[in-house]
Amino acid sequence: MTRWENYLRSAAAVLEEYDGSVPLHHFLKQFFKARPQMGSRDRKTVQQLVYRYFRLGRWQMDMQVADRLLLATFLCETAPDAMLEALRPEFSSHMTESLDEKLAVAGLTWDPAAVFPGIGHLSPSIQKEDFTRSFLQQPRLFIRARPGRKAALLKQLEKAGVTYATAGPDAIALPNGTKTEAILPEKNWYEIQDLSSQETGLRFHPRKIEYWWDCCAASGGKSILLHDRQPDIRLLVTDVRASILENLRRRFAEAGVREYDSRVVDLTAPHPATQLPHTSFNGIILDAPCTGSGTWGRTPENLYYFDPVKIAAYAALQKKIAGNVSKLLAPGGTLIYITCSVFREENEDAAVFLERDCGLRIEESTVVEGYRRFADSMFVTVARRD
Ligand SMILES: C[S@@+](CC[C@H](N)C(=O)[O-])C[C@H]1O[C@@H](n2cnc3c(N)ncnc32)[C@H](O)[C@@H]1O
Repeated sequence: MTRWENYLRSAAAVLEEYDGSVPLHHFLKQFFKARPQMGSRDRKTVQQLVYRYFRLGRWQMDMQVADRLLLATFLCETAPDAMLEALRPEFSSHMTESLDEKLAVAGLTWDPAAVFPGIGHLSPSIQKEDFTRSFLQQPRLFIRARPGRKAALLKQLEKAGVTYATAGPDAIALPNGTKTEAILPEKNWYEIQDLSSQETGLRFHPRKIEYWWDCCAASGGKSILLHDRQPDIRLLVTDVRASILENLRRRFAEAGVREYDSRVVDLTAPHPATQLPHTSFNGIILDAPCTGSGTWGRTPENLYYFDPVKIAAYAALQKKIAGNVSKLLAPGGTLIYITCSVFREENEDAAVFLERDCGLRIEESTVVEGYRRFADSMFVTVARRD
């Protein structure tokens, strides 16, 4: 058996064992740990094959696994590929061609509905063809330069010979796999944060000494962004998970965010206000728990395993939380509702709920498109209490 056939066999073994119940990168770690005979190049090749396989979602499922792995390699890669040269020479001379030309070579027609689960649920502004084709490429790694640090960061990247691109005022795109911790040792000069996520923060307009609440804070990515826009605010962070707030404390300490209050609170419980130190906020960031469907370019196993039936449960959870927290928005205050989802029920329908059921006025509702620029796609609504 050639080494190419061996790689295909190992990738097929992963696909046979993996059932989508844990993130693929966790599964692969365990899979490789149990096979210490595989060298780092073998692991990398098998991992790439498996990720590419999932990038096709459930399109062309009738194919043999090895054929589908090779097709995925042909469609996802643009550089010459030794495995294709050996096993699919009829593909390998077309690597640099457009996707349409490659599909013609393979004799296939792209099918957005087969690639993406729940295509009928997409937010209306999303262009289905471009969106689903974007899954063939992994989104980039983005960092956000913290105030006054961009020039120094760019210098460090240049010194290390890293190819970067600036993408907006504070965003820097890096090649995937860049060892940021080694190259950029001043950890409080930047945050790892997707480009679209950074752009949701353009809607945060905190003024000095205002009360702001990041109510689903997780490890605090949005709060640090908020702090960088105006450090002199009174900040409350909450989350239902105590462990993630521990991460937040460490991350805040590293980022130099010291003035804040934190609480573990379940925002679906009745009367969450009774657990808060303050009950009227000038600004609320509701970065809601969601399907994460706008980030599946990074976790393409979801294209294969996600069941659209789950969308309704997320939408119900989001409404419950939005209904509870919006009551604590002060007159004149703004609630910024964010998801990293591309589903209408979690996005535009939630904005309608904020307006009709929570009595807020919607100032802006936007899909922050990432799929044409190697970033995640998100949704943001700015709602005001008049
Ligand atoms: C999308 S994440 C927030 C990401 C974060 N804002 C950031 O920028 O890094 C959503 C968070 O909502 C939290 N969450 C889920 N259900 C909740 C509930 N019932 N009450 C409060 N927080 C909840 C989750 O634990 C998760 O950390």
